[in-house]
Amino acid sequence: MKRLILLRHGQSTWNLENRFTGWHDVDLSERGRQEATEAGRLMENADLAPEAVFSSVLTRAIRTAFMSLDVLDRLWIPMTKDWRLNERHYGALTGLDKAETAEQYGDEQVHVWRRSFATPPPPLDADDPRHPVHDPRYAHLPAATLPGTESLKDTLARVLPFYESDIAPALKRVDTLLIAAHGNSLRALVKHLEGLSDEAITGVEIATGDPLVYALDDHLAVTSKHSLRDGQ
Ligand SMILES: O=C(O)[C@@H](CO)OP(=O)(O)O
Repeated sequence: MKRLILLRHGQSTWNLENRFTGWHDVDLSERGRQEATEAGRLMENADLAPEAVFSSVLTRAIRTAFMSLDVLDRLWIPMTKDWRLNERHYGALTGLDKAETAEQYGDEQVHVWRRSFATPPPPLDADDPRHPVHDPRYAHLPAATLPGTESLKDTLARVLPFYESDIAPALKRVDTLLIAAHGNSLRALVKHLEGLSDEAITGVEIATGDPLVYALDDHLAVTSKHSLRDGQ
């Protein structure tokens, strides 16, 4: 049996400030650091020892991976950082206060931007300094690949090929694999792993710092799932 652990980063400073974050690179808050360490303890108590780790290229996910693996004394395992595990890009909403945006555009519109499957937020222009074409960490990628906004559907369209090309082959080689990523990139993966409909995934939320453990058979089909924090 294989184990795939999905870990959303601990609380970030912009989670704390209730701002749309997406690809903006904020770090963990103090509580987020505690959650990352606690995630390591939960894995240790469950006798889970990841043999490889994948993360996005965003600091909050990388630090969560390191802080949880540090508890397990497994900072040495192979790590792959890839932009395709990044949070969904929040477009022109990036940096805005979520409550103020709801006051301005209405709860319903903001809910559609946050949780609909296929409707992206308004896009950023390529000359906006928040657009990823200006960020050196993506300099090796063609500009056309870099999004100015993303829906969950768009996020799934880059997470899934990466899962198939890199994560699934790694899972064939090791028994326990950790992915440290983000609320919406992990929701995309959950949709795929659990075969959820476009409608069903809109109701799924993933908590910060709570390791979700999927048991998979040798064909990488899911046989069970539970959260290490609440056991469900
Ligand atoms: O701001 C974000 O990038 C995400 C995750 O924190 O927010 P939401 O849950 O609203 O999609």
